[in-house]
Amino acid sequence: MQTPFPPSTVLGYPRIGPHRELKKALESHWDGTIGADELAKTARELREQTWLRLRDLGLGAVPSNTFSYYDQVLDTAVLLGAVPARYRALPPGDAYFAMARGTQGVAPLRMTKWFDTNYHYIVPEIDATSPFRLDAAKVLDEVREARELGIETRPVIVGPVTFLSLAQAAPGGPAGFAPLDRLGDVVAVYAELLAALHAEGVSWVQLDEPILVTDLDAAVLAGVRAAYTRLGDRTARPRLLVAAPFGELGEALPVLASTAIDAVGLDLVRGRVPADLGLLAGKTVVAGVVSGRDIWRTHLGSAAATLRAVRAQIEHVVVATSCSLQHVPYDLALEDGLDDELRERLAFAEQKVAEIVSLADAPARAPQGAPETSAPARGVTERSEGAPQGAPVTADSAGGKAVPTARSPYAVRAAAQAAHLRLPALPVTTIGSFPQTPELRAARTGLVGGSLPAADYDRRVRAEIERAIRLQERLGVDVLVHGEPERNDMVQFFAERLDGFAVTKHGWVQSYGSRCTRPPILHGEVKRPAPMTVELAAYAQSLTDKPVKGMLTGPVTITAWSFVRRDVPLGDLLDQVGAAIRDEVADLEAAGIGIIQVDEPALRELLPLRRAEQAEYLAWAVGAYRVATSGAADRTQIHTHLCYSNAAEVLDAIDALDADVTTIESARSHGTILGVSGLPDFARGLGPGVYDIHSPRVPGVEEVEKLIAAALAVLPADRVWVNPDCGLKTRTYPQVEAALTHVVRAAARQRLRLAAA
Ligand SMILES: CN1c2c(nc(N)[nH]c2=O)NC[C@@H]1CNc1ccc(C(=O)N[C@@H](CCC(=O)N[C@@H](CCC(=O)N[C@@H](CCC(=O)O)C(=O)O)C(=O)O)C(=O)O)cc1
Ligand SMILES: N[C@@H](CCS)C(=O)O
Ligand SMILES: [Zn+2]
Repeated sequence: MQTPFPPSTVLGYPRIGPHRELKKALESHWDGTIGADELAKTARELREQTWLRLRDLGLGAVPSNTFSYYDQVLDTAVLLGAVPARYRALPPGDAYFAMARGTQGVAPLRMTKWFDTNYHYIVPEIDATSPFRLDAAKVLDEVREARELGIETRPVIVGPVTFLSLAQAAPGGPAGFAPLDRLGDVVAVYAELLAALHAEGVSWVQLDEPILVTDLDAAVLAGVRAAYTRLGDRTARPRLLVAAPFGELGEALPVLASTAIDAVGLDLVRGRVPADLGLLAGKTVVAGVVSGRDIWRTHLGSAAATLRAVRAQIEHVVVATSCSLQHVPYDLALEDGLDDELRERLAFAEQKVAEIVSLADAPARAPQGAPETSAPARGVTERSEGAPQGAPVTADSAGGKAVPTARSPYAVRAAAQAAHLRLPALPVTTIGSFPQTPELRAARTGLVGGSLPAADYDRRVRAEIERAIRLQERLGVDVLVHGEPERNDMVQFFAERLDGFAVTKHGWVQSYGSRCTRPPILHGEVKRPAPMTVELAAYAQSLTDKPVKGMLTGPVTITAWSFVRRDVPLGDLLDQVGAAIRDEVADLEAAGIGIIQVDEPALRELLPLRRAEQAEYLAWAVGAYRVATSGAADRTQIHTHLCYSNAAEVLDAIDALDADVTTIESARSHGTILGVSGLPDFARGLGPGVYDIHSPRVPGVEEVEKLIAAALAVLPADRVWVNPDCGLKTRTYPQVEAALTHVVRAAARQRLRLAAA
């Protein structure tokens, strides 16, 4: 008999370790302190802890293959044998990390945002002909490891349609080729994988297909049908759950319903109970009623009502998370500094598992024949009573409603700035942060723990600023930065200084690879009680005659990288944060700072996955940025910066920000931004990155020169800036010094060429 799906599950779980054990082991491995064996031991311990904990919490079905040394999409590329030729000469472990991070000889694959999250995946590169080949070792090993603990698991794998939709065509391939053209070949490997898992005795497999909640054209939907018809029709296979997190399935639901897959995972937090749910009758519905995307406690009554609405049409219903829990921290119990009233409204991963278990138990506990209540089945975002009820937004605090959001015409500003700043052609700048050295992080840990007096910490921060300024002067950078040594994180730093936010001590969430953040919690009305960056910006400017950029994080990014209250429209939250940043811009100007960068790397992040909802969001996002920046005087040069996302898709919105200079990731994305058709019309300064700061690899002068020349080929010379892709905080000083030396030299050579032309 086929194994039925147990009553409760999660679609995935954090893997970095409750105390970032994986991060520490990875970084020790990369710097040569520990070998591959020790790294593997830590990894195994983390997997085992997770499986045992989920079992002990009473979860019905425990997932496996949710662990990754770097990224689940990269793991899927390895699983399918989709390793580009340039990495194949390396030993397997080295090839894996080379694809993720590069080596001195080989550049890494691209990295970009995973749907609308702050998690980043490695972009697979697919060519038109290379054969795929199953390498199921990791998936099978995890099944066996868990089995040794007496736990049967459900392997979780990125599904074929999502995998290929997120991949990019290998450079130099035939025109018009798209990775999805190879769906049939890839599905054949998934079929082999299912056979291998069946032979291993695995009962259920989960294929994650978040791409199904986006707008798909008819050809892709036909591909979905073909893929799952083929996988579903196999006789000797485990039962198949196709999970669709992050939104509503829409037109993909009837397509999945028409195939012989066994279960469908629905995100019932972001989406409503589908009107055509009945089409799934006969299949199991894995009902995602507990949010994997936020830290608010679930309103169990509303979730139970949603479950009842599903059960009214579907016989087999499993209580689950809306998506993997990898987007939330491990355990609220680790936090001892939160206000009690806020804490009561929170649930981290462990608490969410407990919610799921209790919801799954509820029908068993309910008295026989108890009347159903008639609460409507709606998404948590609309009904979450677990979300905080903060103070109402007033017209004043919403700022944007009251303030003008237009500056003078660009030509007027550009003339005023040129006269004031007197910058050379192809000005060289950096994005803001300089290396966060272990000493600096240790000092901050000492400050927070009380072992380092504030005055000593301040002295160290100022010494670090001086070091960064002197280095930039020595290298010949034109627009300097103070290096952000006082910041733990570009969002958390501001959240700690603004009213309306709480921060955690251990609430780490993986952002990419070994890098984590502690997303702040925006739970009340946002206000700026005092200037946040002015003192150190003024100090940095006092050390040099060159201009030092003030450095702020923009309202969209502060909001996107926080867990935000759900009882106030996003547009109002953005405006509140925008108003706080506007006041900071004014204070920086008053302190004599002539260039102010307001970073918006997350501008595109919250872009709704469905096109119909995107315009409203972009209007809010652009509006909030303009609230933040439009108070600046004409001669104040406003910069913005974007990275890690397919920014090209929102070029009009970037233009609408009306920043005087935009620096944008380009080196890591293989110059994609330069090929965007609207780019030559971009009327203001633009700095496409010439140094991929994610890689320990130092680019050579010629390489940087080529990237500058590529920018000059599509943009007028007087608009081009020269800068790295992003901040330098994850690099070391020797890497930064070498790379910036090459960047400055390359810019100088290109300037000579321009002068001679
Ligand atoms: C630019 N990006 C950012 C994103 N999101 C953010 N919220 N912030 C970003 O900068 N998204 C897109 C991109 C890419 N993503 C990231 C995310 C994270 C990092 C990064 O470098 N993170 C650091 C942690 C930063 C931090 O908060 N550090 C604290 C804690 C210091 C610490 O670890 N202390 C140690 C003890 C140290 C000692 O005693 O020796 C400890 O607690 O164990 C701080 O500096 O105070 C990371 O290391 O992951 C980059 C890009
Ligand atoms: N100013 C920030 C931007 C990162 S996106 C930094 O340099 O780290
Ligand atoms: Zn950046």
